[in-house]
Amino acid sequence: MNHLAASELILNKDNSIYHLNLKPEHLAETVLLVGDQNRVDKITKYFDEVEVAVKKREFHTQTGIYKGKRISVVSTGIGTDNIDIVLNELDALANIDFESREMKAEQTSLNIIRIGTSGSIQKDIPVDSIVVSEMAVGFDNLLHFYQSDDVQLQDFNEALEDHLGTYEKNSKPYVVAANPSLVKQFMTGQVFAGFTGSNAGFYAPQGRVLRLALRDDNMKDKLASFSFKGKKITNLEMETSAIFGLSAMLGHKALSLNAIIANRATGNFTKDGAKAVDNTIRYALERLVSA
Ligand SMILES: O=P(O)(O)O[C@H]1O[C@H](CO)[C@@H](O)[C@H]1O
Ligand SMILES: O=c1cc[nH]c(=O)[nH]1
Repeated sequence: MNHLAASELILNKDNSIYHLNLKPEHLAETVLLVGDQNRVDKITKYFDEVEVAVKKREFHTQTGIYKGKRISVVSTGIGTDNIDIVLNELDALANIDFESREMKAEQTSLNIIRIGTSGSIQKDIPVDSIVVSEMAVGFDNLLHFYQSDDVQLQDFNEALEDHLGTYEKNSKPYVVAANPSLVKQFMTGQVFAGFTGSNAGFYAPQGRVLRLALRDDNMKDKLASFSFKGKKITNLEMETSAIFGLSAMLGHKALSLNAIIANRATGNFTKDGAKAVDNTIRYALERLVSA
């Protein structure tokens, strides 16, 4: 078996994992990921008890019990670069023996569910609605550093590239799917089914212009008009593609729910972002214990 060197599996002095600062016993098998560290409390205020609360940088974790189910809530900060850290460290906590520094003989499959915020690019997905992502497309390059071809939906990749005509210096978009059993558990008539674009930034990468011009003025419209096998890209944010891709490669089940706070097609922004996020949190918790 592969013994991981001190420079690769990095543990702190107390044997916790480098960035998340967690020990294996701190982690539940169901993990809710949020971008904003202040959102962790907004979820665990609904818990019956909180047994662990650990913070390092933007990575804040609380583990507790909600209606009998043990759940960890972990903040990721913004972007798929952070998701690379969080997903690898969550997997290490579950599947690597920190004493021997080797993979455990038996692997644990985590349920990893993002509760985020996002901007819709379709007129008919209004602000304050909830999108449950069945699929995601990454414009962020992360998955291309891994042997990830098997988890990418190559027909979607090609159709999207033909449609967008990706600039040659940008990375190629990669399309990945959520876990189908989690999709089934969380999809109801109260939410929109989504195909979520994860971008490498909030401004130009999502087609926003303040003072700087875009390389491609039509990018947002081209994203909105893409249609393949009955699927349209619904919303843009900055993490879901990497969560789906890395989870699929590592054998974890992943899903992403986003509160729609902006509608980029109509120019609207929510009047009460806190309420939109709280509705999404309460919906996610209710579905989590419904199975
Ligand atoms: O609200 P969170 O979960 O951070 O999600 C969205 O908000 C951030 C940008 O404002 C990005 O992280 C984007 O994905
Ligand atoms: O438009 C939006 C809104 C929230 N988060 C994003 O990344 N984009």
